[in-house]
Amino acid sequence: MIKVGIVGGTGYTGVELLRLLAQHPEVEVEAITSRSEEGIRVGDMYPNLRGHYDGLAFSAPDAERLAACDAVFFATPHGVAHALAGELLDKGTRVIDLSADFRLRDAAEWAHWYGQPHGAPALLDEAVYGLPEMHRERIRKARLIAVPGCYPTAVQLGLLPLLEAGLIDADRVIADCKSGVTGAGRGAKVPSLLAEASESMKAYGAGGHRHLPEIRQGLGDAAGGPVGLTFVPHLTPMIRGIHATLYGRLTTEPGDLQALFETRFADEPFVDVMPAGSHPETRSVKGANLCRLAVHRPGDGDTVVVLSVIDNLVKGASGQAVQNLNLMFGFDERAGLSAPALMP
Ligand SMILES: NC(=O)C1=CN([C@@H]2O[C@H](COP(=O)(O)OP(=O)(O)OC[C@H]3O[C@@H](n4cnc5c(N)ncnc54)[C@H](OP(=O)(O)O)[C@@H]3O)[C@@H](O)[C@H]2O)C=CC1
Ligand SMILES: CC(=O)N[C@@H](CCC(=O)OP(=O)(O)O)C(=O)O
Repeated sequence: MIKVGIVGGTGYTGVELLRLLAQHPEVEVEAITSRSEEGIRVGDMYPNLRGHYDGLAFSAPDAERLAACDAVFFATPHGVAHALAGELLDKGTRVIDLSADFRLRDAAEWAHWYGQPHGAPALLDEAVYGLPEMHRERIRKARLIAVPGCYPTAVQLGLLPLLEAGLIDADRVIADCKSGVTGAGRGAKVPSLLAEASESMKAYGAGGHRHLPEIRQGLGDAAGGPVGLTFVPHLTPMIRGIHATLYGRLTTEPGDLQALFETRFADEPFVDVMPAGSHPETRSVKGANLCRLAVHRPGDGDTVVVLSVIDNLVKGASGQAVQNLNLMFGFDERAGLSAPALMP
């Protein structure tokens, strides 16, 4: 058994960590923080968790208490992990950060996109980007994990086989993405109100979203050089889910694309390549740590279309964070993550 802490336990990704870890055979949640709900018991705030965390109450983010844990998850806004990660690592506690604090390798680029100076540039060299399908061996040895963002997870998994094989024009890749409203966090915001977000759909960040440099960095690693990406996110009237429609222009005769995808992900426990001709739905991954993919080549022309769906809170955040924990501590990679999706 290891002891873990969660900083930011009252947000959507924090409570999703609690839900997943409740079934984890190797993990005990030792500390869960909230500045607004200090002293409140977990089961009193979240009735779905009654009976699972008896005796565990939210406490202030206290470095001493967190440092007594083997690993600490940060499910907090950007900048919070910058302030605490170094101290925890110095005391031997491993850090799994769900925010974007350590995702970009370049501190100046991070400062540009996040509108504040990078708070811990000295840690960037050792941070490992926590996409197991690309960096599994490095994750096993890491002390500090930057869990990928939700859009970046869906987009990178869908494009990896094509870029690794050099089959598409890396200068012109398009990612047209849709997200449910939990992607915006639990804090009250006007665009997330029922009256604003239901029965409507809108694009945002079309001129440049902070996930653009993160996705470009990851796709560049897969392609072995710079990737030109157009990325447009949309807010859709669903609670959970990301749907990414990805377009690439074939530069060579690709052979059997279905076989390419099936082979690339054959050993991946959390990527499901659907049968040829499929159109995966977000509801088929709701609650599951899973990315479902389908690859199409319309009219046998020079465009390849990949459809990629995840649950933003699971494979897009908390599930992927637990998958990283499992790798770092040598547990079964599926521990705590084997439940199927909630919907057909
Ligand atoms: N929602 C999603 O789909 C995804 C989110 N992420 C990332 O994960 C992180 C958490 O997201 P999400 O759960 O949606 O966010 P929420 O806004 O729902 O929750 C944020 C949590 O952080 C705590 N918090 C806020 N400020 C501080 C602070 N200064 N110090 C300590 N704790 C703080 C809050 O609790 P309190 O104020 O009580 O302390 C709350 O528990 C973010 O960085 C987000 O970008 C990544 C992928 C997907
Ligand atoms: C719908 C919505 O607002 N989504 C968020 C991204 C989701 C997310 O949490 O990404 P990070 O982990 O990088 O913060 C957004 O577009 O800012």
